[in-house]
Amino acid sequence: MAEPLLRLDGVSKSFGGLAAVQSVSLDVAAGSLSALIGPNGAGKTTLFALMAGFLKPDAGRIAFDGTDITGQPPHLNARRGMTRTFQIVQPFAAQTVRENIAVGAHLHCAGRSDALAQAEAVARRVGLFAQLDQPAGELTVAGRKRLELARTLATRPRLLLLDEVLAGLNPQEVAEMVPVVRDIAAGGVTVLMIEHVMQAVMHLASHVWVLAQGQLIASGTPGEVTRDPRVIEAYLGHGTAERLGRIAKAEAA
Ligand SMILES: Nc1ncnc2c1ncn2[C@@H]1O[C@H](COP(=O)(O)OP(=O)(O)OP(=O)(O)O)[C@@H](O)[C@H]1O
Repeated sequence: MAEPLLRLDGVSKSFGGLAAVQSVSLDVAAGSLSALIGPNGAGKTTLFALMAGFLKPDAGRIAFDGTDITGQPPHLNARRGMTRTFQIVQPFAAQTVRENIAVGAHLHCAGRSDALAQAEAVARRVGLFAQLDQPAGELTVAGRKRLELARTLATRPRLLLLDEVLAGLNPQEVAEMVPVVRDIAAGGVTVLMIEHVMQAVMHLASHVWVLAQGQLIASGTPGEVTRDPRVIEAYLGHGTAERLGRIAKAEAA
């Protein structure tokens, strides 16, 4: 099997007495579009922060494209080709959309004009071309989500970690954003997304990991994990899978 683009091996992180991430091992295949799901507080964002270098693991190793990057800072990981988005989008509100995107492009572009030109190309990919000269502070929530995507895309990632880019969007905005994410992956960027919008996960991801209370409890296709009794229990509480099974049997009888 080909070397994974990202490999986590026994990664753990505690905050005081709280084991937020417990010995997580997973391989993200190059070219894949996969998702990390789990109930609130499961440790998903902490795991992203560990991957991208915003947090250092207490134990375990992280490798990107075969190189050990454990404990490496985010800017070095971004140079290597791994960037993440944030749940709370905080653009430079007074700057234009173009200038905001150019911030990401500066990682590779030496000059300001080059970075601004790159920003234009990226804006086109995420559907923000018409807003390029608008102050970022005037964007709608959906626009801000696109801007967050654009800022990270401008760093020319090989692996993009998307932290709930669909959160806060209405159903139509979600439906408009799904093809944007799919096109990014189709363009050769490996994508790992944290997502609560299960319908989008079902449409987009070919592989899903499920985290609950800091531990990976399931892994497989979206169909496989949503049928997994451990996943149903994690979301809906202890005994739910059995109860649902009994109801289904009674209805079938
Ligand atoms: N910096 C921190 N200090 C202390 N506890 C933290 C810190 N960051 C996260 N936690 C705790 O670690 C646990 C995992 O949090 P995390 O944000 O990673 O979960 P999550 O799966 O991303 O949740 P959500 O879906 O609600 O965003 C939670 O109990 C949270 O309160």
